[in-house]
Amino acid sequence: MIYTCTLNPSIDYIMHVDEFKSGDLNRAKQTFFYPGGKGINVSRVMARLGVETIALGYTAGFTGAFIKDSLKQEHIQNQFIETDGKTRVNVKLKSSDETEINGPGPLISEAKQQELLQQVKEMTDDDTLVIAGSVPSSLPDDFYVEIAEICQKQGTKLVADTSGKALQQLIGSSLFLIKPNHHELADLFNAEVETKEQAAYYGRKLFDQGVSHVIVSMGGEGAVYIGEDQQLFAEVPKGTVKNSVGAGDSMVAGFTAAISQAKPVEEAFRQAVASGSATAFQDDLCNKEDVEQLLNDIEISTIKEETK
Ligand SMILES: Nc1ncnc2c1ncn2[C@@H]1O[C@H](COP(=O)(O)OP(=O)(O)O)[C@@H](O)[C@H]1O
Ligand SMILES: O=P(O)(O)OC[C@H]1O[C@](O)(COP(=O)(O)O)[C@@H](O)[C@@H]1O
Repeated sequence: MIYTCTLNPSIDYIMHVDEFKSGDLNRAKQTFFYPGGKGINVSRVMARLGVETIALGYTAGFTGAFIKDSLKQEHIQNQFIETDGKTRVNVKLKSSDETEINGPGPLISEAKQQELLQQVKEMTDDDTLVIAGSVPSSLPDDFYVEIAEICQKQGTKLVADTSGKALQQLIGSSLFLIKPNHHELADLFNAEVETKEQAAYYGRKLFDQGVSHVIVSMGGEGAVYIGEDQQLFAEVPKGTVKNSVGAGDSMVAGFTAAISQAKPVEEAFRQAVASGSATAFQDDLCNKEDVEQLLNDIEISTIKEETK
């Protein structure tokens, strides 16, 4: 089974405002509510690509109930742990540019932390776990590392999509896939990552530290894949970006879904990029048909040299 874990889910409240003026009264012309948080986005995209997952993590209050209802409607199983307080609402303001405000999320008690670790301990070497998103401030900084240690011991494949300190601490753990964007990779190495060669150079360093598959996304500039004996560059398809929230999560879903269906790595990378762009080109996350339509538009080439 493939599990996704979202420690800090959210309702993503998308507001389209024509010309946003800070400090003024603005009226949105269109709004959308979506169940959000990185692992939940991965579960939603995988369901659309025909792959079953179980969503784990913490939900709380009426906002948490919205998330559970929404997943139920999309036939996605969950084993969320209910906590006190309320699941956060993250505001995504779309105007001439994109502004995001992500809330802090509820407090997670020590007992609830142990409950989640117990769920991980019950997984086997047939299972894959996707840990995605930020670690709420009430959890220890090394919570993902603790999960990684359990997974390594029992042979559970671990996919990680996180950033900052949480990502930094995970490096050195045995990981199946990580997908930093080029800014996150640059932060990780305190270096400049602007070109595909630079992305490949630093991506290779992650591979050397125990990550089997590394994807570095570079927004509209393309994406890089680093693996055992391949380093690839994909041009992203051209289109109008409507809402890039969840595009990175869609890449993780596209790749993980393809691998679970025993597709070759290059095809999995192609599906990752198609899924990311298909999401960027619409308000909600991508559908299977959108992904399939984009697959043929993606050119993949080999990156020959890794230079700094
Ligand atoms: N301008 C764009 N045109 C086409 N695809 C895009 C564009 N911006 C993002 N994407 C798609 O979304 C993916 C993830 O975007 P990126 O911004 O790199 O990651 P994240 O959302 O994790 O920050 C890209 O690899 C690409 O597939
Ligand atoms: O856990 P974090 O880092 O606050 O991020 C949560 C946010 O990330 C998202 O999962 C989107 O992530 P990406 O745009 O990076 O794919 C939103 O659904 C959610 O609001």
